[in-house]
Amino acid sequence: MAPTALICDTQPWKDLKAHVEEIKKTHLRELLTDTERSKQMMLEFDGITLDYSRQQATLGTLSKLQKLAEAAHLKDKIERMFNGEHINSTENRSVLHVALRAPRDAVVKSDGKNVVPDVWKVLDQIKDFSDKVRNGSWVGATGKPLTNVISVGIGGSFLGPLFVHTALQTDPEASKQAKGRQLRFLANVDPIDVARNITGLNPETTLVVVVSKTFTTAETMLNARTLRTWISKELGPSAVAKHMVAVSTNLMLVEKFGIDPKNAFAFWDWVGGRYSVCSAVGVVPLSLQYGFSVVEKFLNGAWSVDKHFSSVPFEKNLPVLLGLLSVWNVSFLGYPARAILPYSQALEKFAPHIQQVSMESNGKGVSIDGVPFPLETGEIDFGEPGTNSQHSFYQLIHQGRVIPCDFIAVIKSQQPVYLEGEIVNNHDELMSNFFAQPDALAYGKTHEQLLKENVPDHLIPHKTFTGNRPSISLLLSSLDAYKIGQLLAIYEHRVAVQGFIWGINSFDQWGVELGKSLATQVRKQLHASRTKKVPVQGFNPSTTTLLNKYLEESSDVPAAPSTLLPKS
Ligand SMILES: O=P(O)(O)OC[C@H]1O[C@](O)(CO)[C@@H](O)[C@@H]1O
Repeated sequence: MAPTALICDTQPWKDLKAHVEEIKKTHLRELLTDTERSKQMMLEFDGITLDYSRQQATLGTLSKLQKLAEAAHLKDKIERMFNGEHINSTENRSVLHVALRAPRDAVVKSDGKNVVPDVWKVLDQIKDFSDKVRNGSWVGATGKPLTNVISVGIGGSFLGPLFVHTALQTDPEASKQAKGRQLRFLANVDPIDVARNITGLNPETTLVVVVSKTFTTAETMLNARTLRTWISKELGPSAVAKHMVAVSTNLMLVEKFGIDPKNAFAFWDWVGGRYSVCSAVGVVPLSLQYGFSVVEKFLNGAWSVDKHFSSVPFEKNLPVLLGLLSVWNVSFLGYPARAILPYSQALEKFAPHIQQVSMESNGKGVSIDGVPFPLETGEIDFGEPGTNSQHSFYQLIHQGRVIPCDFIAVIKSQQPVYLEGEIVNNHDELMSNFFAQPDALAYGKTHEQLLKENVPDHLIPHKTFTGNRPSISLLLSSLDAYKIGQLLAIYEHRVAVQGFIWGINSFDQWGVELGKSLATQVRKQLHASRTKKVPVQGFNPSTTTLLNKYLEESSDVPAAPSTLLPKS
């Protein structure tokens, strides 16, 4: 197939470039006086309100962005994704995480085959298993109920489930279902993470879920072997069958590891790691903790956004608008970062999850056809819940660099505070900040205003705020399982839209390979040096010096037993 033209060579891209100067002449302060514009830049969908009037954009900018979407064949690309075409071309795979949340009677095809029945077969299996564990008909090797779960996985096999778990923890319905149960996540290969996970847990009442798409990821496999040793040492090797289950696309390796494939939950190569939270990757640990019915609501929420994304015209399409505005900010206004600021402590793990979804997807240097890109793609995402974030990095976003912000909040708090029987409205306190910050960023504070306030001359430059700093506000009616699913899908699709516009492959991740293979070489060297005193060789002078220092100063640490080492 002939390579497609780079998006930056198209006329709509050039028109937007030319439009930047014009936009820069108008301060957000002025843009926000236009009531009609503000009305047009407010969107409602199924309990979610998006206000994008604080973007440095006019209605004219938006129609130019729509032209860009046409030039990038966005509609066609979205359709190809939903139709199961192999849009992940470097891995020759479909990208069908949307099928994971499709209702039983939906049809979503990959390679001509409807995959929805397969998805539901696994969901039914998970429901059955999690019901049994939760009601005590599946017990541990010593007959005790399994009330604690450690989910072992990293990256996409960790961040999404952690985000959803953290968000559900304080939801009244979900927390009722979780009573008496614990869910922990072991991700880092750092032994501290193992120690933290098993501290206070009794293996007799613990179930380990090993989550890995490939079942080869070094960190996960080492942690899984470590927990297998923990269980067998305490309860005997035969206990593994009752205390360890797996989630993977690679059932052969699951069996080789020693987990009965009957206790494995499958997913498919058309689910990317960072898009896998709606597969068994998230559904197994979350159903064990909260019950399947809560998780089903989460899936329904994601599906509601999938339907919206695939059917609603672009001018009213939430993920499309968000994606286009992100491209506008990154590629035209030159703002490479984005702060994700949920004014909800329950969403404290949302930004870490979106960091992977966004940066692993769109941090690419070449087009989908392998042509080096003359412009930078991707976005640097970071974030913290408000108001904590205000006391951390807001100084920079108010007076330092311009960082477009996503303000996210919830109308009805999961946890109203009761004091002596009365509701004390702390939520209003939180929300006051949510409403105030976007305006502070947009309007700023001028020299004249400071003069009127009798601010001494020498402090005026320090107290001036330039304003004109863009943000979006996303207001959710509540934060239950359904809404959490919606929020997830909005961001997943937004990232896809950005990638589709830039013309990159948002669904591969070759950039993570090099570091992994170098670590394998170092690992071999460390083991050889510790066990056979083989001198450090084959590394540059800097790495050699550091490795020697590390080996010398940790010579009292024994080498890991061979049962824990990867078989390579
Ligand atoms: O689920 P696996 O195969 O263990 O992979 C874990 C993670 O590693 C990566 O491949 C790279 O970090 C991610 O894309 C993936 O989510």
